[in-house]
Amino acid sequence: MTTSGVTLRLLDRADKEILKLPRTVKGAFFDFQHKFRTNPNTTGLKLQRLKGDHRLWSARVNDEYRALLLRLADDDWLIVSVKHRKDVYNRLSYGVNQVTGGIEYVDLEVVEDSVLGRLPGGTAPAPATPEPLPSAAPEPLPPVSRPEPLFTAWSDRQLSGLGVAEPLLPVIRTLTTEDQLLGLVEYAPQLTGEVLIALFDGASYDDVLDQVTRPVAATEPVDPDDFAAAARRPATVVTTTDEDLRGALESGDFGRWKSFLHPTQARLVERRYNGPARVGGGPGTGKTVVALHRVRHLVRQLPPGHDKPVLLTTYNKNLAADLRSRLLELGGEELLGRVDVSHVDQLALRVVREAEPGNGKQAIDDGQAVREWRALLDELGEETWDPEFLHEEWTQVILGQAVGSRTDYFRARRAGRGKSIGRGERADIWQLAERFTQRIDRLGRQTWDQVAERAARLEMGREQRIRTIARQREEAGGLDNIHPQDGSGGRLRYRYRHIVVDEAQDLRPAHWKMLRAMAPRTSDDLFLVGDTHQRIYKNQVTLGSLGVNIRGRSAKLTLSYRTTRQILRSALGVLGETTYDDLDGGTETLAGYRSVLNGGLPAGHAFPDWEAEREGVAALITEWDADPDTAVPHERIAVCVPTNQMATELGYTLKVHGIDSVEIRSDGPNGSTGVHIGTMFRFKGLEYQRMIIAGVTDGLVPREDVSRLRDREPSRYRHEMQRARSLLFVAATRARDSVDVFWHGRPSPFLDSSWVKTEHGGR
Ligand SMILES: Nc1ncnc2c1ncn2[C@@H]1O[C@H](COP(=O)(O)OP(=O)(O)OP(=O)(O)O)[C@@H](O)[C@H]1O
Repeated sequence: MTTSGVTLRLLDRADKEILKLPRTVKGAFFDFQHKFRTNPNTTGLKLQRLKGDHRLWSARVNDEYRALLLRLADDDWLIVSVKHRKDVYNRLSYGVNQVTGGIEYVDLEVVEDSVLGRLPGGTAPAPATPEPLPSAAPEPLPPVSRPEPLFTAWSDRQLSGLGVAEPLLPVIRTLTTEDQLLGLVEYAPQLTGEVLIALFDGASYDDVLDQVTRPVAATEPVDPDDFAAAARRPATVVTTTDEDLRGALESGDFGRWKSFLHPTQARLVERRYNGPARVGGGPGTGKTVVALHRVRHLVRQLPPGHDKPVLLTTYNKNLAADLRSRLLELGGEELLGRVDVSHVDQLALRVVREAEPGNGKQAIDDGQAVREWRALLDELGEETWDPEFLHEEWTQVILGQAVGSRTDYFRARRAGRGKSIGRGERADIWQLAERFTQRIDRLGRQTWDQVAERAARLEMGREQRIRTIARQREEAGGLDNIHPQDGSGGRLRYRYRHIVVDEAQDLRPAHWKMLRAMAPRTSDDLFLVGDTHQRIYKNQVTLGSLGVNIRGRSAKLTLSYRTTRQILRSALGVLGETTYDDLDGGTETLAGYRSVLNGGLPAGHAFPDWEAEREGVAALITEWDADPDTAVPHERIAVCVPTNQMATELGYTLKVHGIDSVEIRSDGPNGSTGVHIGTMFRFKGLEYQRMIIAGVTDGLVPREDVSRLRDREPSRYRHEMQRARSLLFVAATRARDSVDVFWHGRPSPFLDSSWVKTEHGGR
């Protein structure tokens, strides 16, 4: 933000340092930057150039602290650090990174202290002081084995080619332990940290170049002396407004997503797309953050108004409520006022009710629908088919392909349905499906699939009419360039100008058809984020065939901001060797998925039976509570189990041990205090400091009935197994700091040795 023509930016690394300062200094800093913007030459600020440097200046924050600023241009300043006035000022280094074109600042003194564990609260331990040698050594000393430096396999040129900050190369050459590396990463520029951790974790040079460096490399030649241009590149991660800065200071680390986007995230947010675009990426890589910033970016481009031309949608009510509150945090009521935040089923229901005001049918979910199928089969004494199979056949083949008659059903493609069925069987199924729809209709019910199909058809019809009218106007005299959002004269309009979709992997085909028809086919129309590795419902789609053409506009985020490296590694093991789709008929991998966060190893806990396991969970939480180093508010702990019944039982056990809990329902937690408990399905999109996954027992994860499909229906078996893996993967990647997995009897076959080897707790 500028006041009196002065631009003042804050480098994200400087913000990290500021967060660690005492509260009063943070307050003083906030006042300082405000005064600076008004007039940097106010005497109280004591703005002066550092000796021997033409670009670096210092200014007074309070009696004790000084801000260090780079002068980018006459009235353009960048705060790179806030230091105590007694600190060392002669080992500061800054420059424009030749690979990313972003401004980097390093305090070599601080980095070296961090590497050697000399900073208060630092991560690296100081090297042990050698034992004094005995004065008269009777025996010859064994040869001292020197540890091998970590990065000898790569030359300086190679490292700087990957974007590692050159001033750090000498200290990088001294690193011999992981702790020292983590000490360096804490204070090094972002890309240096990401590159070194990826190499340390075993990635090849080419993979790091491809997955870490290239996505953030400057696309044009970099002038190392043009700091003003460098400051404008996404690689220089800065905040510029008072509000951003206040948010970052007040909400600490948890608020950083609002102010500091990763360069890869920033590019995706700001890019102009010629049509639908898609962002994938592993859990915690900031897909939702990107979706929220994208919404803000799109709203900023809108002409002024009071309408809501942007739709932000997601899979369920709980997630939509979360998106709404995060959007409010990001841009306040002003932003929320231009955005319709609705979950996709609610949106479909609105469309249907608008077209059929008399339709007061109750919408039922898949579980309720399967129960209705079962009741129907029982009434008919029909034992040939199981209700789950029939429900899936009806939703995926009959409804999914809009099959309207028995004859069409005889011809329908059943790709991915496994078991092949003949003409006679199809005739049976068709008849049962008709009875089923009559039955639920009579009961005043409709499934969400039916709602989505109906809404898709209505919206497609509406779009058809809009296009016909536009064509007629064009033919009638060239009124073809009226903006479809103009809305003048009450003419039929598209519902939205832009649509942003979170958790895209779980939407049904009909949802896509509906959404496609809701916005004009033009630039920046649809923006979707999602991860098919986290698909926990059965809605596999090929977007191209549904009119959503994302070819050439697909990108991926790879840096996890949530989970530690250790948790990430074990969680990836849960996915096994299965392949995943990219929502468009191709395959998707998690190549490059990484984290620079560090923490303890995930732990496995074995018990003889479910009762003992529940006691084990209670004992672990009690143990955390007892130690101030491990205690966290109970709302930041979640326990995830395979079934509702187990959730209830676990809640009782915790209560007996004086631990309150709240159940997570489809619309969110049903209370505000206590440990959160829910089935695996409920954890999509959520985040906790500590995660306990209980009941990870063979027969429960995956369920026994899934295993039984292995020989009977191999294709359905593969799908169900993949879904079961994804459920556990989602649960394991909700954790910020720790994951503990519990089981009784035989552990789930999805747990590899990284979980099982840490096993303890059995009796
Ligand atoms: N640029 C950023 N700076 C700081 N924190 C970030 C940034 N981007 C994301 N985060 C944090 O990382 C966590 C995960 O982000 P988010 O929920 O957007 O990820 P996601 O990819 O949607 O995850 P999932 O697929 O598991 O739902 C959140 O706590 C978020 O605040």
